[in-house]
Amino acid sequence: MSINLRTVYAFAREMYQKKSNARIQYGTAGFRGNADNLDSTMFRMGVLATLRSRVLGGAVIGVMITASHNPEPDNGVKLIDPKGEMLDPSWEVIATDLANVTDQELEEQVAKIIKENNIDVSSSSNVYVGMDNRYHSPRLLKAVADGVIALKGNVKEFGIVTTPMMHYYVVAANTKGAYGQPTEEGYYTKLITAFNALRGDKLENGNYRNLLLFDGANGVGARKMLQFIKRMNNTLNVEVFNKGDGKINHECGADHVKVQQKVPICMPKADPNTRCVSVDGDADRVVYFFTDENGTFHLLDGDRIATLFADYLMDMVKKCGLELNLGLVQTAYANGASTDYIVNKLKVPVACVPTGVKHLHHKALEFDIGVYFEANGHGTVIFSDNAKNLIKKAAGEGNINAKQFLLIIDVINETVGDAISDMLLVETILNHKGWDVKDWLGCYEDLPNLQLKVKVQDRNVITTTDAERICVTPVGLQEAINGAVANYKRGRSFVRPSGTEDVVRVYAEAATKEDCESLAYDVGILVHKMAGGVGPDLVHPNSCVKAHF
Ligand SMILES: CC(=O)N[C@H]1[C@@H](OP(=O)(O)O)O[C@H](CO)[C@@H](O)[C@@H]1O
Ligand SMILES: [Mg+2]
Repeated sequence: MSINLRTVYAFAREMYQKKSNARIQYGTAGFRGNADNLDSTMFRMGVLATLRSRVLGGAVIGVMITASHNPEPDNGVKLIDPKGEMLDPSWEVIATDLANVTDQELEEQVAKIIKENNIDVSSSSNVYVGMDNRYHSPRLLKAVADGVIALKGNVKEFGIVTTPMMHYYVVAANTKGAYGQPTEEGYYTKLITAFNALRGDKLENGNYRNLLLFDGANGVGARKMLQFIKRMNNTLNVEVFNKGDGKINHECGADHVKVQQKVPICMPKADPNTRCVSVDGDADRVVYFFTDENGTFHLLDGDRIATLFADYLMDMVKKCGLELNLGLVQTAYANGASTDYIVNKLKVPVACVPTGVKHLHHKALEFDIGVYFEANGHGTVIFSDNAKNLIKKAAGEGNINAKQFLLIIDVINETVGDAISDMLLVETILNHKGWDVKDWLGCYEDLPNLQLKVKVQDRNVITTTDAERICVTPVGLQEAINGAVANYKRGRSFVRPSGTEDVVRVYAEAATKEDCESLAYDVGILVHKMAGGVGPDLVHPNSCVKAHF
């Protein structure tokens, strides 16, 4: 097979011309932006995925078209490496360069990648492509597929899928079915079989009630949850809302619930303390919430899920009588109270890494059992081969707890954070413990916290170290933040440039809600002043002039 790179160039010139010359960057979760400008990026990522597969001996590479929790006009694309991991960082650079060259430079740039990576263009290449349910996703999927075809790769389209389903398909295919069948039914069967076996016929237990209200964010998670329900034989009683009639993520979904700390729209007024769950637009994040008898809203976020999992899995390890080390990985956004609880109460080692699942996943690989979660609800559990082998051996020797442990491993999507799989494990644990939401919330008390976004001229003037907890530049900003933090009891604050939006994020927590708000604004004002804020000056909310963010 020979490849004429002119085909690539001709395709791009005819159908996928660049519409914007603004520089784009492969960020925390690939490329994101307004869907109108993304056709050329999609085509180029099809080309890149084909080359990546060739570099890796024809292993399946995944391409997911989604903008996750972003608003409806946005879309995005990310590549999935053969083990289900995010694209290798060295290829993120290649992706950024490829996405930014002009149409005229494209052919030469592709030739350069082939040469520098010593790619045999006649070898086989396999790319899986899937998309979320945004109206522009089918158009963009076609662009990716054309990119693959331009380089004579094999492309398999999976239509509308959640991001974690896509990661599952890639791993299932690359392990030749050992991880599961790389089909939609294979995915449902693996998770549901394990969940039903773990639940048995005890659908209610202690304070646990078999009723869950599910906010699907008008995204693909809602559709897939309905498919789960059809196949589950009523083992979990789930009512789905925000099924897709409204705008994706608009006043609903996991990001809205976490950041606004509010009930999503279109959810019925439930009985007090009813368990509710919210996923994001591509169903890789999940948070729980409820409203108590006084009408107060309570959030159970990624930190809560992580601690629930870690506690339960530690117990399982002990019950099985196995020697396995378990660790928990968080980011700086984790609530300080959750970290205290993990270290002092659960006595589990905890690591802090920069934002972005690739960092968490990578660190979690260092443990036999690695639990990782971002506070926003993106996370999962991964098991080393050693852990799996020991658990399998114990199960083979008749250890009942180890048999149960194997089912737990099967209910978990180890390839990436999976809202529905995480939810099934939360439901399993709450059922086994006989807990309602209040029992769960009672484990520790969150410190009040707040996130603000500050617009600056160039967010990259902010650089950080120590897992983003310390700001290195602009010089003097960290000292100023330290000064602000020192004024508040249990105060903690840090700033970093977002990888998905053109803003600087400010995080603050403190002993009281008022202190936390004051601290966030104090730091926001410092960023605005010292890092080139745009728009009107920030003013503290307690002042008579309103703040602008
Ligand atoms: C504070 C926050 O929630 N940041 C999110 C957000 O990244 P930023 O780089 O902060 O924009 O989107 C990422 C992708 O979904 C997710 O991994 C991350 O946790
Ligand atoms: Mg997402």
